[in-house]
Amino acid sequence: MRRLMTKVLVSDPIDQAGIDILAQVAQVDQRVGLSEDDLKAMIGDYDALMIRSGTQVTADVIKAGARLRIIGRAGVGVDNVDVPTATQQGVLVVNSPEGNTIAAAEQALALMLSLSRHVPQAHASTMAGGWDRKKYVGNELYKKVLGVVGLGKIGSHVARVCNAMGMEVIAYDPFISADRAQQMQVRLSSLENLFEQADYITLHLPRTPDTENLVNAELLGKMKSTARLVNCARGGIIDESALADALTAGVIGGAALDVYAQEPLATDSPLRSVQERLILTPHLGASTTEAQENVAVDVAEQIRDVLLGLPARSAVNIPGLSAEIMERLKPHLQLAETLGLLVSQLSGGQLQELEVRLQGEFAQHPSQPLVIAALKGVLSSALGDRINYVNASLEAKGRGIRVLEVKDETSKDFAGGSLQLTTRGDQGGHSVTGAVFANGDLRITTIDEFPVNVSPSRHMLLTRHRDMPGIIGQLGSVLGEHNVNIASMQVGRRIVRGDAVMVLSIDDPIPPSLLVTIHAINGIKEAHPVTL
Ligand SMILES: NC(=O)C1=CN([C@@H]2O[C@H](COP(=O)(O)OP(=O)(O)OC[C@H]3O[C@@H](n4cnc5c(N)ncnc54)[C@H](O)[C@@H]3O)[C@@H](O)[C@H]2O)C=CC1
Ligand SMILES: O=C(O)C(=O)COP(=O)(O)O
Repeated sequence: MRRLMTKVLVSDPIDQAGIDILAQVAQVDQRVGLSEDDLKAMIGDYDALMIRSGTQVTADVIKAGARLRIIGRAGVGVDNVDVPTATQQGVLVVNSPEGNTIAAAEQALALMLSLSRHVPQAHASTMAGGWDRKKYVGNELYKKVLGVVGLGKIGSHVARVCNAMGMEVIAYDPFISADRAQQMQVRLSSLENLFEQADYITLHLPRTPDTENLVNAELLGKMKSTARLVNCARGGIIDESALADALTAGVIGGAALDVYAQEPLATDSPLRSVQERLILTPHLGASTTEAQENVAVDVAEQIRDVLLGLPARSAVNIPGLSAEIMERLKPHLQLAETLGLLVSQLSGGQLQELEVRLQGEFAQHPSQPLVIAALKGVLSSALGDRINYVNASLEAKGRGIRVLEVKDETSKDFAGGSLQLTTRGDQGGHSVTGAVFANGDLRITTIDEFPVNVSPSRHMLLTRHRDMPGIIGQLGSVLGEHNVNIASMQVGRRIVRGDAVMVLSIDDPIPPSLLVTIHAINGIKEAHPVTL
């Protein structure tokens, strides 16, 4: 029997506030500690998956998720999710980009201070009956140089606090401008310089193929022998064996890690045998009550909204399509999708190119969402429900469809501007234009070179014919004979008795046998049934 209930699987510990939100729209099953095989076996029954860093969402898991629509990461890093596969499968990935910023920054600060004052070691020694005040003499952060690698949300907060503590802050981040850094009272530096000059180094960048083992033996060798390294970002950015060696050999002054290449940290990791100057915490950066409530609510709200058919505010795999843009451009996106559906049904054969032309005021809207919507429309006549905003660009690319984007602000055809889609393929091309009126109504305004003024409707018939007496009547009677009711009809032509288009809105789809009869009418050159 078909299951009607929407189901969400929560496979990591999530704050109850998030579970309560999900429960408003779905059955919520909490199953922490599943193996990949368990997850693969279960996921086919779920519409959404909510995780933290403890669940590996592999390509196989995503492919087994036949009903899966959204993966919600209650936190920042999505390196435990195979995002390219999710995109390919049309599964939305959302996260909480800001919910745990402060928690992670404060964990880095706690580790810097703990390293400087040997807090964990002094505590252990005191608990064991000792009173060693000499061994645990520390250092001050005041007037020291802090090197921040990755000056994003967390890195900037650490920089701000450390500035206030009287540190000199330098940073390496290839994607931050010198102006922005200056506003934060931070001097940009090269990575090598930063490792040479800093007394404290803190990492706040994502793990990507580019940043894997970025901090290797060579870079560690550039650090001052007193300098200390903190990593609350991601494991795998530091080469752990090289770090263990550098600590043991006294190449660097100390290190504190919250994250590891493999989690949980292996019992035989070389890090576990480093005796001195190393502090390890078990990925606690986001583990504050405040952060856990923030990320759980943020992500659960997004899952709930997406399950209700609404946009998500922090989608990782649909760039440029925030909830705010989706809301503001709703009719424009609808127009782009409708025109895409229309033009793809006019164009037979192999599609090679889609030109998206934003004219007049349309050119002032962000083009990327409109292009994605147009592609979704174009591809959905072939791929149906499988195509969505997540995978439309990727599917077009995979099919070798070239996308051209043109902005023409000078066009003055409609007050709100217009959008034109043109296809080119092995059987020639077609073009349609449309506009959004002030009341939000959509209008098709040209079909190929012919001006029309038609509201899109579910079933339509478009013909290309010779403008001559009697042809409209003949078509009308053929449709009537087959019990197809015409709701409206319009003809567009450029010259009298030349070529013309006819657009019929009809109440029912055209059966294939009727199409043959329509093609046989004298003067009809093309007839295209369209479903929008
Ligand atoms: N330990 C924990 O529990 C937590 C860890 N994190 C991790 O912290 C890291 C930073 O998070 P946010 O600040 O929120 O991210 P963000 O996206 O705001 O900042 C990351 C910064 O890294 C920079 N970056 C990228 N590649 C770089 C490279 N090759 N070299 C230098 N900089 C580079 C980016 O330009 C960006 O400014 C992420 O890896 C995230 O997963 C986040 C929260 C909690
Ligand atoms: O948000 C992040 O990137 C984190 O690393 C936090 O991980 P967690 O949710 O605590 O497993």
